[in-house]
Amino acid sequence: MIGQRRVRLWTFRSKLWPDWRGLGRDMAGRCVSGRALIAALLILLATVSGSTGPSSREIWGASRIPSQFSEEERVAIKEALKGAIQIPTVSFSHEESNTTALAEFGEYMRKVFPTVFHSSLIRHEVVGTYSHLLTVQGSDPSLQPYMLMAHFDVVPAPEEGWDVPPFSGLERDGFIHGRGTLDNKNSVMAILQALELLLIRNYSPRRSFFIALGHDEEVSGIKGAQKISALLQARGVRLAFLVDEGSFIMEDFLPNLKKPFAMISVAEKGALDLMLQVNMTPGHSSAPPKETSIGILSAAVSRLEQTPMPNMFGSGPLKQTLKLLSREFSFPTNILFGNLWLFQPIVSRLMERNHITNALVRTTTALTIFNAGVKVNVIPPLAQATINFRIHPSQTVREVLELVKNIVADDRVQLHVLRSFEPLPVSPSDATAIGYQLLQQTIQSVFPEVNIVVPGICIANTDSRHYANLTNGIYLFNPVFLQPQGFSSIHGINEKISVRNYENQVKFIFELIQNADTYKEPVPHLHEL
Ligand SMILES: CCCCCCCC/C=C\CCCCCCCC(=O)N[C@@H](CCCCN)C(=O)O
Ligand SMILES: [Zn+2]
Ligand SMILES: [Zn+2]
Repeated sequence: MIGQRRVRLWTFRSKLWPDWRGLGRDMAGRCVSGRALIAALLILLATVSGSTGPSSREIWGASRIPSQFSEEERVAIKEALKGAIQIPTVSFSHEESNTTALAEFGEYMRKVFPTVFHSSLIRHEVVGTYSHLLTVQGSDPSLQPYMLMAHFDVVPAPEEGWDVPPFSGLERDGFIHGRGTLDNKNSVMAILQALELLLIRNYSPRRSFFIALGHDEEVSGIKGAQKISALLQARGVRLAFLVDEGSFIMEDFLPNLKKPFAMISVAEKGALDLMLQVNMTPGHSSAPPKETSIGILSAAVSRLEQTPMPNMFGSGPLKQTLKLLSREFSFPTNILFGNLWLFQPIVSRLMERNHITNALVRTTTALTIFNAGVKVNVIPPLAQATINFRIHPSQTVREVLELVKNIVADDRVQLHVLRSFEPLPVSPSDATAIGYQLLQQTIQSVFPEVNIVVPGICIANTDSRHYANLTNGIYLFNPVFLQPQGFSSIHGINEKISVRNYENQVKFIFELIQNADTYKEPVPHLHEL
């Protein structure tokens, strides 16, 4: 019966507005004609007068669908993730990826989420050959759309060191194991799974939203996310906010803080891949010169490693993070974090002590590739090293390059920029920031054991930077509990997610989508009017 009413509603709508992007405001958030208002009133009248028209829930999405899943659904939820892990969608390099697996993943999504891919509310497009864009049409065009993002390519996973084969998707001791269980097939599958479960329950959203699933995030997102972003920009889309991977519900990351806290990253570090090169005249190793290309380059990279970039603790969102966290600590940390005006020098030093918190306070320097030498008795002509810098939100690529030149201080060492991008601007996290507020509310309702939600910095990079032209509300958050060991497993070995964590991720998105429909803008105070 509800299904029949839905068909009638959509027939009615499409007759009134052949352009399905609708009334009042289109997907680009622009206002259109007043006929929309009249039409909406007509629908409302038909409903109130008890005609056979659509129910009020279908129009306004007013009543909530509880996020409770049957035993059968819970089994299907975890089995779907296991199947996704078994497809080895590896991005090896900018040039090489497992394209067979990428295509297979697209087929797999269609198979396990039939309701999503057959819904008349959803338009599905394949972009850049393997990435996917889903446009979910809401009933209220006055609400600006938002976007949920994730990626399904993974970094390589050689089998050595893993407790179970990385592409087995095996369940053991309550965990699903394998490459991509945290980064980031969990999000791809959870988003589609939540939507599938909502649609099965006859859900029809008020607020339109996009789902962007990238296939090359691990090698920069240029073929996937960047193309989706260009497509949406050409369509004039503006997003209220977007949510991507990049942060978690943190457990045991800070000494003396046992309780978990949710960190929504509102800033993302930039990056600079820099190649250092030294050329020298080759010759016989029996009569070596005083310095070789290897020696000169080694000294330069060693200087860079031994000279950390400046500590930027005072600027960026970290002060606010610690201030908000201060009440979760006992004496004396609560006093230190709560009074940064006085204790900033001490706290900034404390942050440097651990390699993860150190990454929050400065641009980091990681020596990742070193190549030199051709034969044991030949003085090497060429030595090359590649360094990966992650740029603090308060610095620029140019500033980092200048610092590098000064530290290297040797004209024989050439610097070649391979790739670079600036840090993302900081997204708002105040009471009027819809994306932040929605995430915070949803965290509080789905995870009552999490006392505190804080804005933070993402130390890695995500596809979200490609969408900075569409929104100033970029929020990085995975609704999953993470410990330092779990952090090391991302791009490392034994990546895994607990079944409970994954179920909660589905539940979170199920709730978030509904919350986005009912979100009320805060009423400004009188003095602000
Ligand atoms: C006071 C708060 C302390 C909390 C410490 C936070 C620790 C950080 C925890 C989690 C961060 C995980 C980030 C996961 C996202 C990984 C995304 C990724 O791998 N991106 C790649 C993209 C490569 C693009 C090509 N250049 C990357 O960054 O390398
Ligand atoms: Zn990722
Ligand atoms: Zn990754």
